[in-house]
Amino acid sequence: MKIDGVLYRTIWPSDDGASVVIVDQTRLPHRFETVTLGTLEEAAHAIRVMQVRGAPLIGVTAAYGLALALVRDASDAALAQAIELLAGQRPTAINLRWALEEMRSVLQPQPPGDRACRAFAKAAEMADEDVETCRRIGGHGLKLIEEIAKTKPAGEPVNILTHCNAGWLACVDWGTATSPIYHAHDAGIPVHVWVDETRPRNQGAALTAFELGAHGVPHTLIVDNAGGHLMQHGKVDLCIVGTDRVAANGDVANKIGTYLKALAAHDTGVPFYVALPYSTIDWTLSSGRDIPIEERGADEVLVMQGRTADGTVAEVEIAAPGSPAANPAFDVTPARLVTGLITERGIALASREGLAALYPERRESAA
Ligand SMILES: CSC[C@@H](O)[C@@H](O)C(=O)COP(=O)(O)O
Repeated sequence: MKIDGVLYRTIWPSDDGASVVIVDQTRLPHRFETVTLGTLEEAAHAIRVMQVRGAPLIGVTAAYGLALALVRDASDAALAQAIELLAGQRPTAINLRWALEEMRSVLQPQPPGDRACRAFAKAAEMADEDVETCRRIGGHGLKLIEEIAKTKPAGEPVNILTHCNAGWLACVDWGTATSPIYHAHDAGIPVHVWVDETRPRNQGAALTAFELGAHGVPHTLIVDNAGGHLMQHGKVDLCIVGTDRVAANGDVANKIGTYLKALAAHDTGVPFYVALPYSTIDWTLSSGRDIPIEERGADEVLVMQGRTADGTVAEVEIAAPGSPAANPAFDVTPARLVTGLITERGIALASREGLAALYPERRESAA
């Protein structure tokens, strides 16, 4: 993604090779700032406070965090402890655990003296692979947008609704849900994106709107409750969202509110697609019922953050004093509400059979 004419990924190793640089997503959209992570603890902190977020990106950050840990101590015990610390930072996105288990399987057999170097190389491979995977997802999703574009009067845009940020900022580049959109826009197909603000952390308003704007994609920010109304009035042609974990039966966990969008899409006949890389499929879960849902602090609901006229970032309390708040960060959309899963291998039906057809090598191990 180009920001002010400079091509960026969301994470990259620093020039000295001993640290890693991230875009600090807690500063967006007001400031585009980078942060250097030099230790395991700094990487864990970046994941916990959501300086990096989005399922694929927290996986890649954890991989680099493990490499940073091994520079200090590459013993078997340190490897195991670092994996445990990183895996515990966020519970719902399976990519975090997937990336750490991939790292473990490569690093465990290595002599300790070789581990740090191998870990940096493997983390870099994962980052490159994420870019290619997301690019492929975009190629497959593009076909859906092309088909809808053919049905529209000339020059009229394909209206796509997305929830949260499953974009460049949630991955290393391209995004999952946004990759088909960027591909379509770059191919000259008129697209317009309805961006759910995504309370309470407003990833849609702060991040998705920011990156679509940076790429020149026409978009409109809406409150989370507007989607159903727009769908009823024929203003949404297609929904595409990302996901943090897909169970073996095609149930999908994603940012809280995704389920309500899927219900509205189902009721109004709007196709509802979920874009994901293979690393988001949890083959060990037979349904979405057992996906752990992150519970976050009440402050995120009770307090809103924004920028005042003089440019200072300020927090304001929005609730009646003393009211408690609950903050489940994700929900599960049943497979029956999902029109299809857009993956790097193609588009699958959201079902055990659909996933098994795309990933035959996992057929035996799926729960
Ligand atoms: C390609 S990212 C898919 C999901 O991770 C994304 O939609 C999402 O829900 C992110 O939640 P977040 O809490 O911001 O990490």
